[in-house]
Amino acid sequence: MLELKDVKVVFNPGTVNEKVALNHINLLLEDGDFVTIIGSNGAGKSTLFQTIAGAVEASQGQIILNQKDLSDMPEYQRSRFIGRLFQDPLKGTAPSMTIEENLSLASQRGKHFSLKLFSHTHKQEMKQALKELNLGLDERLDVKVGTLSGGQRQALTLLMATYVTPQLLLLDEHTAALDPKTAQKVLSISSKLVEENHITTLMITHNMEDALRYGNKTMIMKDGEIIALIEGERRKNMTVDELIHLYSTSTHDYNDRLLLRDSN
Ligand SMILES: Nc1ncnc2c1ncn2[C@@H]1O[C@H](COP(=O)(O)OP(=O)(O)OP(=O)(O)O)[C@@H](O)[C@H]1O
Repeated sequence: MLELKDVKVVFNPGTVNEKVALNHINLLLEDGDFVTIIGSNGAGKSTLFQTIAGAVEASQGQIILNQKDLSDMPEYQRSRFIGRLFQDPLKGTAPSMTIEENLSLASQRGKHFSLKLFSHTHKQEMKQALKELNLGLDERLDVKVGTLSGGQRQALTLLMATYVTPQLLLLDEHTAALDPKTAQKVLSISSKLVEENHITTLMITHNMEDALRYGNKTMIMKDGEIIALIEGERRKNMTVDELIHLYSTSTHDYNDRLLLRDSN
């Protein structure tokens, strides 16, 4: 369970550049909830992720994950149980290391790192996990990650982030830099991994179709606040046009890019 209680983030407090990026955020998620997040530029979406992950300090409030208060825990400690993916496929993997070495590191998340070679059984497990991505990576364990395409690399990053099941997964527009077809493939891999492992997940997207297609809840942010949380029957029955209408009337954001319906 993830609980945010009255979380506030202020950048440059007391200066002319003071900016309230998160304003009294309250949120309660059950285990396995998969929330898609939409919101205009500067709404506070990335700041929300940074604050949950511990990269940005909240000036007020509490973040509680599975009964543990994270508020005073540094980022590196939170990273043991919070998986993160970013827009940039270059983040999250070590390019000069092989697929096997990268996965070896991922498999030791939360433990003391070492680059010991995998046992035969472990290697088979790793191959199977790669095979399920269906990108031909299972036969390329010795290949350096820097030579992979953006989509292959993002899928591998996803596998790494979930190899040891995280308590929370934060997907920050992780398919935005990929071509539409690859983006859909990586999104469906994401959804499969999340559902199979019952991982509580937050995913930022600017694509309204994806916001409804994936996950079980959709959150709209504006000016550092959560202005709508759509779930249950209401979400199941909601069309993309209705979401676009709700989004644009509640945020007054009519930007074409944000209203993108279908990237295929
Ligand atoms: N490190 C920082 N220092 C000062 N202001 C910041 C910092 N990071 C973000 N902000 C400001 O906080 C607000 C929220 O930014 P944030 O990046 O969280 O928005 P976002 O919803 O992720 O936007 P986008 O869709 O453009 O990525 C913005 O006004 C931004 O300029």
